[in-house]
Amino acid sequence: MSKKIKTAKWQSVSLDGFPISMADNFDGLVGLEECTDYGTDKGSKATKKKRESKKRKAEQISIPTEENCVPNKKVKLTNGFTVESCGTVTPSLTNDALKNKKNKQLKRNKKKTPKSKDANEVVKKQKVKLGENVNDEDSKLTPEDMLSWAEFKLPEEIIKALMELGFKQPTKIQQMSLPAAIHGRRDILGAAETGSGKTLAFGLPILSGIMKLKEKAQLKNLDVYDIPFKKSSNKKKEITKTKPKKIKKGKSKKAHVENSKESSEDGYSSGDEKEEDNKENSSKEGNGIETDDFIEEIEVPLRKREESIDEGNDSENEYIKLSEMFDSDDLASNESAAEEKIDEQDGIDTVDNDESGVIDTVEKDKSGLGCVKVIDDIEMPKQIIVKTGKPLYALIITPTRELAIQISRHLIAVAKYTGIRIATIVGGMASVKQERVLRSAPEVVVATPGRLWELLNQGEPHLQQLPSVKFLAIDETDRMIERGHFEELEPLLERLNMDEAYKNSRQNFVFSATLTMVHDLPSHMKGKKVTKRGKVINRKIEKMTPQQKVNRLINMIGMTEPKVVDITTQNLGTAETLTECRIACSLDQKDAYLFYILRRHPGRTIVFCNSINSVKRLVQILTLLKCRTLPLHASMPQRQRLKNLERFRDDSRGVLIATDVAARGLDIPNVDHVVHYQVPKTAENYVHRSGRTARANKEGLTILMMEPSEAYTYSKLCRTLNKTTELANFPVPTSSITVLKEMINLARDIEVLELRRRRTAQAIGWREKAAKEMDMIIDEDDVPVKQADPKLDKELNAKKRRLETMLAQPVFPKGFSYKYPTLNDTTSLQTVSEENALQVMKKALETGELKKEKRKGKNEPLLQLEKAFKK
Ligand SMILES: Nc1ncnc2c1ncn2[C@@H]1O[C@H](COP(=O)(O)OP(=O)(O)OP(=O)(O)O)[C@@H](O)[C@H]1O
Repeated sequence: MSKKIKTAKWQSVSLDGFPISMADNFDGLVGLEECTDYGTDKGSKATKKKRESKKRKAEQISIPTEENCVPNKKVKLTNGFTVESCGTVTPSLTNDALKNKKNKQLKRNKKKTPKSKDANEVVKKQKVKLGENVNDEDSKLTPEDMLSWAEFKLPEEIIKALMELGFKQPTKIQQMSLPAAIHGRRDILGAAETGSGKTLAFGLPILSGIMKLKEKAQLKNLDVYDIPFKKSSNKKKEITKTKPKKIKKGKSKKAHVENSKESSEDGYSSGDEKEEDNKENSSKEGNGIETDDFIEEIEVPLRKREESIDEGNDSENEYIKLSEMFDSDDLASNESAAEEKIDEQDGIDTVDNDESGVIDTVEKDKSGLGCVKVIDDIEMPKQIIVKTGKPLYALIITPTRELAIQISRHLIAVAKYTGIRIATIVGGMASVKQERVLRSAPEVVVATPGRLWELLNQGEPHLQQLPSVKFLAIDETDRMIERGHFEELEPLLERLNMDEAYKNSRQNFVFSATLTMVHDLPSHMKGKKVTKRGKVINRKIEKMTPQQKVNRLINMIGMTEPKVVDITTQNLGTAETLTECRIACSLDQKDAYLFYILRRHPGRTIVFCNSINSVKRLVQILTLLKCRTLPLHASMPQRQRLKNLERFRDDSRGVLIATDVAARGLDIPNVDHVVHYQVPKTAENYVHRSGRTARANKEGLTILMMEPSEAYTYSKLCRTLNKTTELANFPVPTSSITVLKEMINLARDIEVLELRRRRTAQAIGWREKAAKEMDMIIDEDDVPVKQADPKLDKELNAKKRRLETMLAQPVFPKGFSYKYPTLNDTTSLQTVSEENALQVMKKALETGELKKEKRKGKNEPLLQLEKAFKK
């Protein structure tokens, strides 16, 4: 790894709060960083002096503390790496900078505010929470604990960071995808339940891959742009047919050597890649190639290549436009197109840029900086891949801004000792800052499509290297290719895939919990259709299979024979540790039931709504009812969105009321309950919303609230999720609902009266303002204006007082007992004051087991619901 990169000076950029759980080291700071010095400035004596004094200061600050020490042990892993812990771990400057900033901030805060008990408590609290989440049980892991990671041959810098994070072993999805991604360097299409660690399933191969590429480029003085990285099992098949030609390493940038690695034939995960790996190693030994020398592993079937050039020409005509693919209903043709595309890629030389019209314009000087050579007598392609000499290695695209920031932060924590810089490019924040971050040439960019496209089109230099990225990850891919979102992704994909050679040497990662989820066709698409002219058409459209959906994705993104790792089969994307239930009530009662959950079972809760208006309304009412509510929706300013997420993270009884903008990917620690205030429109949304709780093997509860008009959507949802029985009822005593409903009604009244008062005040204000601006004296009789109504004020105050009194009284007195409405057994009256919602539900499930058994397999209630709805 380049020392230059390690020693580059990075300065953190605060994002004003961020919710996620990773990295206790940052204490709430988000790692948008900018490089302040990467060695290009030779500098005057004065600046050198300045720099030296800064360096001295930094050294003083990085005096070892409890926090940056790891146990004094040295363990040799089976992969040959030594996981070494020294007395002091020297974190990269990236993190030093963050720590310095944090220290400064703390000092400043101390000066500003006198020591208050509360403030101290908040600091303490935050530390505990972040620590808890990162490293719950074994707060300090030792190198011996990390042996489960050995088979992946991750660089020791990464292992060290994982150890500090308390990640003792890979999660299932990581276990199953890392071998193919790291050793096989294959494209990965991964589906696993929510909160199962998918981010690192693509993050680790990307980070370790970048380190390897950098090392190789430095060792052999190669141009990183031209180092082919990806292997493909397709090519391997060709190799067996045509004898490969081995080219001596180190002589040429275009190193062509055989690859004898066997990979899984069907592309589906067997979960065991060890054999694959052993074969790889033994064949390498046989050929006398260094084990770590992956440049030479890239195979190029030379004889086949000549044919493939012609094929390449033909294939241009066959190239299916992304938009066409998306809109096409002809799944069969898409499928064959996928196959054609894969065939088409067979034998294409991923090394030789010249064939594809890309001009190798960068020459490296000794300092490693590139300069551009203009070549006149060459036919220019439409778009030139600009090489700046400081490559952009990886692009990660996510559907939401919060998710992009979270992924960045997750990766920053893992890349702590690697010197790899990660930038976040999202909308809703000053693009000037982001451009400045990009000028420092980060190796990884995590972005939302909109802002990325904007900066790309503005000609931002670092992003012009986009087509040559070695790694592309698209998180929550199924969401990204939905209508309405794909429009943003499509031009980006076209740009990324504009050069066939680069495209083929890029490793792609596509992940989501609902990647392989498929739906029933809507009834209007089934059976016969009568046209306007009375012609009867027999529709032959059939429900898409998971395999067809996967093939579509492969085509869209331009993947080469990806390894498909789908471990969602049993729970269809929801975690095994998730307890699901529902509350069926009338529309009028919904608010009271929600208030019951929040008041009776306080805990960190996310309430999902289907619209921004519902969010706003609930926030107003629940705030009046003294719930600690925080809104989150797309029309809020980005700053506020992040602030609210941070507040929510820090409040163990916080209630986040959100639209589906918070449904995907957000990793907020210890969310106790997820409430679907309205039945989600799609099964995917249900899975992702519910996935905000029960993460990383923790338990969680999801409650779906439904009123009669939602019965049809609910039954459809249950079908898509292959539920054989209805969701069980969450036990709510009807007696308490009566009291709570009274409070809700009071809150609603107050809300209406407040609104009326605000409007009156606004009207008066407007009249006075207009008169002032026009410099006019308005006769009171001329314009009839609503006056402040003393009656209204009186009524409002009375209602407020009444509500205050009601709220002050215990709604559920100690020792409060009730009968679960779902149970017939009158002996089951019990005290539940000490139980949390999850325990209550579990108990109800145990007791209601018999009832459940009766219904099993028949799904009758669902059918009845559906029938009732249709009538
Ligand atoms: N190997 C590991 N050991 C322990 N915890 C881990 C490991 N890998 C990831 N985690 C933790 O698991 C949690 C969930 O990870 P992540 O956000 O990647 O899940 P996900 O599968 O992407 O979820 P979603 O589908 O909701 O986006 C995070 O808090 C992360 O820090």
